Formats: sequence, C-alpha cells, structure tokens
Amino acid sequence: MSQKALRLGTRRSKLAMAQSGQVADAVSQVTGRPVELVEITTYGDTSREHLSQIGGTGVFVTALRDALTRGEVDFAVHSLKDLPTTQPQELALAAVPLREDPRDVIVARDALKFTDLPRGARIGTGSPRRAAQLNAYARSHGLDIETVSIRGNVDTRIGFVRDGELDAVVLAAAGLNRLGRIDEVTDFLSVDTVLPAPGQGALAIECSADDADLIAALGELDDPFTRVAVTAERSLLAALEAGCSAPVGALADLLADGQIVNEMRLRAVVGTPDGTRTVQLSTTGPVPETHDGAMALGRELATEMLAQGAAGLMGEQAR
Ligand SMILES: NCc1[nH]cc(CCC(=O)O)c1CC(=O)O
Repeated sequence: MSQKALRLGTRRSKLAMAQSGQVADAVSQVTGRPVELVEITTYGDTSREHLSQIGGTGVFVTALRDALTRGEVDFAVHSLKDLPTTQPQELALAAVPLREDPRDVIVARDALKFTDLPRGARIGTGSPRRAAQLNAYARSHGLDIETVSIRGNVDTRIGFVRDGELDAVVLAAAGLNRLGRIDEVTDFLSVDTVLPAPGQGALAIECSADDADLIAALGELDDPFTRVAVTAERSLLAALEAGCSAPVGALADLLADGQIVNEMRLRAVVGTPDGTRTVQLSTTGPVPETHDGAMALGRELATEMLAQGAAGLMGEQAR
C-alpha cells in the first residue's frame, strides 16, 4: 500500500530546515505516510531591516500560511515564538509538541559567562526583550555592558563573536539544540535573570482547519502541558497588545508535588530596552484544565501588569 506524501511547508533557513526535518520524521512515524519538504521564502528571510522595524508579527510565518491556505502544502512547522497570537480561522494549530529548553543563552568569546564579561563588553541582540532584561540585571548588579542591536541567522550572529566584533551574542538554547550547536554556548541564562519570549523553545504545527483527518493525526504529536503553558504565555502577550518583537518575556511552568503536577506558575516581564524600568509579576494557581482557563490566566496577569504601567514601557513600534 503506497500512500501519497504529505507536503510540509518550511522556511529555508538552517534552523527551519532542522526543525522541519525533525517534525517530518515524527509525522511520518505517526501517520505511516512519507513527508516531503517544500521550501518557501518568507519576508523575514529576505528583508535586511531590523525585526523591530518591519513590524515583527508574522514576518516569518505569513508566506507559510499563504501556502497552506492555497493548498500548496498540507502542514507547516513554525517556531511558536514567531507565531502571531491571532489564529486565522481557516488554519488549525494541530499540535504543540513537547517544549525543549526555553532559556536564552550567551555565546561569548573566551568561554566567558555573562557575569564575567569585562567592563564595557558589547553584547549583540536584536531583541528588545533580551536587551531590557540584560541591561536591568547589569544595572542592579553593577555590571557595565552595552547591548548592540544586530540581526541575522545563527551563523551570522555567532560570527560577530568569532570575528571579534562583539564580546557576546544572545540566542535561544532551543535553536542551537536543534542545529546541533549547543556546545558553543558559554552560559545558560537562568530564567530568573532573563525570561524567554512567550512560546520560546516550542514548535507549532499548523494545517487547514478543514482537514479533520490530518488534524487528528498531527494531534498525536501534541503535548498538553506545553500547550497549556504556551497558551497562557501567548494570551498574556495578546492582552498586552504586544507582538513577538515587543520587550515582553513570559514563561509558564508546572510545579510538581512529587510525581504529581498540580500547579502552574506564570511569570512575565515588560521593560524598556535600556533596562531602567521594568514591570515583573508572577502568579501561581491550579493547572488550567481548558484552553479558556489558560487564556484567562494570561489575561489576568497582563491586566495586573498594565495596572502597574506596563503599556508605557513598550515602544509604539513594538506594539
Ligand atoms: N527570532 C528567531 C527565532 N525564532 C525561534 C528561534 C529559536 C528557537 C525557539 O525559540 O524555538 C529563533 C532564534 C533565536 O531566538 O535565537
């Protein structure tokens, strides 16, 4: 019995190809069907502008979603943190697989840790969220660093350190893991220091909302705890009216009593990129049992953050 291949739409970057390849293997395992990669170029890949300038939301996903809607591909894999918080009606978020390491990491010269960087060290990141939290930490701990705005793929960013232009760059652990380059990390930043982007480390598998059989098949790759966590994080982001390039960090994690997971904690931060002002809050409660429950948790924390002035800390362009 030969079955038609499923077409997986993917960006061409090494990171996208790595994560699509991994999902392709998992999908052909659960469906018994071959999966064929279809490469698609997105605006986020071709534009040389800073992400904070090109509007942030959706630059990496729009072309993939268009290909899905036109029926040119059967499903697509996105980095969840790049996915806009509004879900188009015609597309289903069929699976959110088990999240890997959500932390940000440093790749620095001479194997340096973040707190061992010398005075005046230049740290590259294109992310206002990372800049805000690194600068806030530096201010409160007497470190003297300068965050430098950069963008580019993993090779480009690490290249700034290798060629001596920067002392360090900040990246997501998950991306380096998927690329097999985690050994280049010189410091894993604790989430107590830098909260990751909402959804960081998780993937989203999307297909047509009309394809019930495919939704069911892809659903086997879903991890319910990851889904509830990222739903709360993204609900918070949406309620702040912020996008993926806004200075917003959020992480929901599950607290276990022995073997039994019984509570979820949601932590979030908003800050000015220079780190002079931040609003950071946390809430802990029973693990939400429904999508609406997870949405409500995120919304409630966002409401408290807004009451403490969070909106004033997010630049106009990042919202
Ligand atoms: N902004 C681009 C992007 N989107 C997802 C990841 C990493 C993988 C992930 O977080 O799932 C990266 C690179 C990075 O931030 O270093």
